[in-house]
Amino acid sequence: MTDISWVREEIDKVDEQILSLISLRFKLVGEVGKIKQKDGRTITDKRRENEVMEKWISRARGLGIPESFVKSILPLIFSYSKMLELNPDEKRRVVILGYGGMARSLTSLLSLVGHEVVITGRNLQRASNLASEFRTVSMNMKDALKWGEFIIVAIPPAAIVSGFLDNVLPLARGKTLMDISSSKNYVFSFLEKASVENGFRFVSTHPLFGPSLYPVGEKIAIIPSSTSTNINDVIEFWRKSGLSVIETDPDSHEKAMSIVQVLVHFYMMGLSKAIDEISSEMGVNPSDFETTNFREVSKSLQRVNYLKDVIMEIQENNPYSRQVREAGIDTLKRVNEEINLKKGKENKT
Ligand SMILES: O=C(O)C(=O)C[C@]1(C(=O)O)C=C[C@@H](O)C=C1
Repeated sequence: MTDISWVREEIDKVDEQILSLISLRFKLVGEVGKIKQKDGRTITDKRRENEVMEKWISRARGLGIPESFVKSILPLIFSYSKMLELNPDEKRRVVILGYGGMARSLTSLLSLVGHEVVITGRNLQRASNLASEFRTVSMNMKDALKWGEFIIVAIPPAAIVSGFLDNVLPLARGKTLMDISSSKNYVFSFLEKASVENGFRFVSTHPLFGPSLYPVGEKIAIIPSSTSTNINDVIEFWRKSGLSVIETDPDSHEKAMSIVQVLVHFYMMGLSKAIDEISSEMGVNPSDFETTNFREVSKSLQRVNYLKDVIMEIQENNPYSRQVREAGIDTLKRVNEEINLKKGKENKT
């Protein structure tokens, strides 16, 4: 066997240098963050990011490093750099009620930014597991609600309206309670009514991202209710926690979601089924022949199948769902006719 240990030792030395340089870059970014905060500038500067990207690509090209490598690694560096620039001047006492994927995503972000975060829920062991992952703490629901200023309800919509919160909602009096449900209408009216009855402030939110860790730079929709009053503090809270905020109202949100979620998921569910059924009818295995597009689409379809319950819930509850699905079917038929018509014309010529 040829001795590879000396090459590995060299690789280890290079890796050490890479890490020291990354650490130096992060320190410099921290300085940029302080300057930006002093000047009231936003953390994300797309123009600068494009400029840095171009510099990297041209230097990498000279060194024989593929552009695709730069394009996959630099966005990661930007997103970690931006996390280091987050520094809210006002630390909030935030309670996260729930321990699922979105609770984990928001806990990663809010604890990293420096807010005080407490995890709670019916299952204290699960709450404590999530809390320890991000070096924060868990409490039982009553203590947590008494302690917190912002209560983020990160449990499924069906659980919110099931009566599960009946004993805890009165403890939210005087506090700000936010849900993160993507299907709004019935959760929104349930929590709005509860906020009037129990004297808390209800602001609905919809994080427009999946359960990823440290979702810096992602978008969150904020939907004020009749008990929200002035929501500037809520907007500031999310903005300074690194998310980009879109303020909207329930109806506009449902309309937008009927396209962004209902229509897209509907086509994807159909596509997934059609691929399976038609392939088996024809006796072929399409993944043996996968193209770049097919691979990308398959990845998205897998995600849709994995999130089927949430997706079905949105399909069932969005008030524009039926209208949009029917329009979607009409469009598919029209596209089909257009193709047939074109083919007919070609055959004649
Ligand atoms: O130069 C800046 O403004 C930075 O904040 C640094 C940096 C970077 O990592 O290079 C990070 C975020 C911005 O969107 C642009 C660039």
